[in-house]
Amino acid sequence: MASEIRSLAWHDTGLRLLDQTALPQRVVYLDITEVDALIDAIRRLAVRGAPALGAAGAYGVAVAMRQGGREGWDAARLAAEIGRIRDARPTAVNLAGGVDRVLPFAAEGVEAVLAEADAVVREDVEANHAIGRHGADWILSRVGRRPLRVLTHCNTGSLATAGWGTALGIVRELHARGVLEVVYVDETRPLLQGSRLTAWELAQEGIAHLVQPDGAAASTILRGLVDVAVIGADRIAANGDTANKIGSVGVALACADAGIPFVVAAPLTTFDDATAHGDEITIEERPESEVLEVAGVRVAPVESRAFNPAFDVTPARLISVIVNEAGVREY
Ligand SMILES: CSC[C@H]1O[C@H](OP(=O)(O)O)[C@H](O)[C@@H]1O
Repeated sequence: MASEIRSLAWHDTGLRLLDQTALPQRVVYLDITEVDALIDAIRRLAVRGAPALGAAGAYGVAVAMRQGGREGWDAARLAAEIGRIRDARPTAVNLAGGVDRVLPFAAEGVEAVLAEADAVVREDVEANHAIGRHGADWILSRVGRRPLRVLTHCNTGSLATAGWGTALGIVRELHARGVLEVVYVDETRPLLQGSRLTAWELAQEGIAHLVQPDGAAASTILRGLVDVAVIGADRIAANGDTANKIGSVGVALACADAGIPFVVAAPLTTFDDATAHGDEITIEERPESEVLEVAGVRVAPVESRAFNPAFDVTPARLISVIVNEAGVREY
């Protein structure tokens, strides 16, 4: 079952990652024993999703400590290498949070860091199941139609977390309760986390879904084909403004115009109260080639350049509710 799939796990030799760039065609694992390889995997989105990045950051400290022990790094070099992991992608607060969570245990040795990283994983899975329950309860109390038609954006399932998922965890909970009719899965260009990863997770579990172009999301909503949209988050500012995969704010605008709920699902590790509001959030800009090429084949003219922001920020005024493991916060 995809709900049990693990995006990452520690093995004696190092951190084993399910390479998400190969899915859904191939199930390939990467055994990470060096900092450069982990940073490359993070930047290529071989491991991705805010909570999964938090776990990767936590285990990444152990990877750096093991490599530093093999190569004789001094304390300054080790700190610098850990800092490179922490900074590998800027928008998801979880990556830095995962590193910061285990750092205090480094003085006790790698085993202590690994034990804390294991706790990060356990807590994330527990949080996601709670998010699923709270989110399903809230949706069922606010939306009358049965069964429900849900729209998702990007991938927020087992692959984006330590297991079960956030927004997709709510979808799984609705499915388990027998109240889910269909999931409209935004393909989520340019890296297709929806059509490649969310569709793969849903197909594994026989959950009915329709992959749609991102450009169809607004009209699908405005035509009354969707009852609720549920998305994940990469960083939630103190005022509720939410950074998430590019295209999220368009879904929110359509939901507002259609009068249907726009639900954000995220664990408390994605909340960043040190950031007052959304315009302070750094938006990762990714390589132009991701937009100008499809499957490595150039589709745009050679003269063309591209703008490739990986995230956008949905203002709190467009969010109906943010669901975390402690409950819900309505806006
Ligand atoms: C459960 S959080 C997943 C979150 O992360 C994704 O970004 P990326 O695929 O670039 O790591 C996207 O924003 C999802 O909503």
